[in-house]
Amino acid sequence: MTDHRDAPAVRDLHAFIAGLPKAELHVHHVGSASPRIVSELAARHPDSKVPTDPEALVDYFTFTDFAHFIEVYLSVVDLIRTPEDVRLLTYEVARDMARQQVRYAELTITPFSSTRRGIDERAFMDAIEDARKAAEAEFGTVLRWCFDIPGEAGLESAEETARLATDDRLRPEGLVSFGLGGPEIGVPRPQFKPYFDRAIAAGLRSVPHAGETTGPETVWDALNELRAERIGHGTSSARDPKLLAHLAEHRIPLEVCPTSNIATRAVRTLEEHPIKEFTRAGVIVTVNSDDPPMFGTDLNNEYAVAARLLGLDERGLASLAGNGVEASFLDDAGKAKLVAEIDAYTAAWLAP
Ligand SMILES: Nc1ncnc2c1ncn2[C@@H]1O[C@H](CCC(=O)c2cccc(C(=O)O)c2)[C@@H](O)[C@H]1O
Ligand SMILES: [Zn+2]
Repeated sequence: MTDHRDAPAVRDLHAFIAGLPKAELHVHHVGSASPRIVSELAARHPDSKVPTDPEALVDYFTFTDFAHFIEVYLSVVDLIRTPEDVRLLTYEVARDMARQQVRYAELTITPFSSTRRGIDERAFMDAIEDARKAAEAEFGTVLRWCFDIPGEAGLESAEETARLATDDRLRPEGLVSFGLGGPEIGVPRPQFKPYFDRAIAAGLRSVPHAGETTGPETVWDALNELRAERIGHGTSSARDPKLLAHLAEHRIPLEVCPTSNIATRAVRTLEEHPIKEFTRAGVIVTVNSDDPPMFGTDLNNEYAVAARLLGLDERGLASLAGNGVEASFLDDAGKAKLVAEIDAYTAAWLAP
């Protein structure tokens, strides 16, 4: 394979991506902690096995399989112990997003993991909301929340997540959606139907992970049982032409995270990633970063990867960014404003 990394046209594309206004729809709260934040938290909590040296973190964040990834992920979750840890993490994640011209992000948060570790639920909600408001005022990045069930933690975690997401006294203003994450093997989606029903009845949108580490039947379950409006990953959909046709016809976007799929070894190589099959089948593809520092990536790099795999130029990249906006849970005025910003940026870039 030819390495195009240093070709001038590719460098230009990187510069274009760096300035392109973007929406991010699939990114985890704890999984977005930068090496600086992870080492700061690890130093605060010296009993943890997470390295404090950012260079050692690169090794620590090299995964043998998906189960190993979740084990490491939970060791970082263990570093978040106080409402101030939650606030700092959230605020710093927004700062990193703003640097990449992310204007709007739906951040997946697992409140169960924090409340079960003893963080007071009211203090937790206040911490994320305080950080959201500060980030919007200071960085101009709009954050919204997706509360997800860590499925492997069982129905107790589903009950707790549904309660935190639907109790009017607790539910944070920024909450827009309800998700389901963690391992899929041995964690069938249909058992979570009652919790998704409650969340949907309370006005939340359904965005479970599905088809990341199991087959297309999991994506069907997410659609039919959990009434998914977008699918987190959905990678294995490529193995089922009927499913691809269904996703395309019903305009159910996939939240594709290419580098994540390689890092967790869900897909062997980028060249084997089915992103191209999705676009060929007419499925709406959005590109996202999942757990960027843990996977040695960021959203800009994911756009560069997508450009390479899909053969996109600047207009193609602008259209990909547009997909992220259209598939988001922003209101119509918010979508129109961000799309106009993407169009204006692209026109100015391409002007002679
Ligand atoms: N690529 C990903 N694909 C899927 N999920 C991903 C991905 N990246 C990050 N996550 C996050 O991992 C969490 C998993 C947490 C989990 O399994 C668990 C099990 C038992 C106990 C506890 C606990 O907290 O005590 C937690 C998910 O909720 C999700 O938000
Ligand atoms: Zn994810």
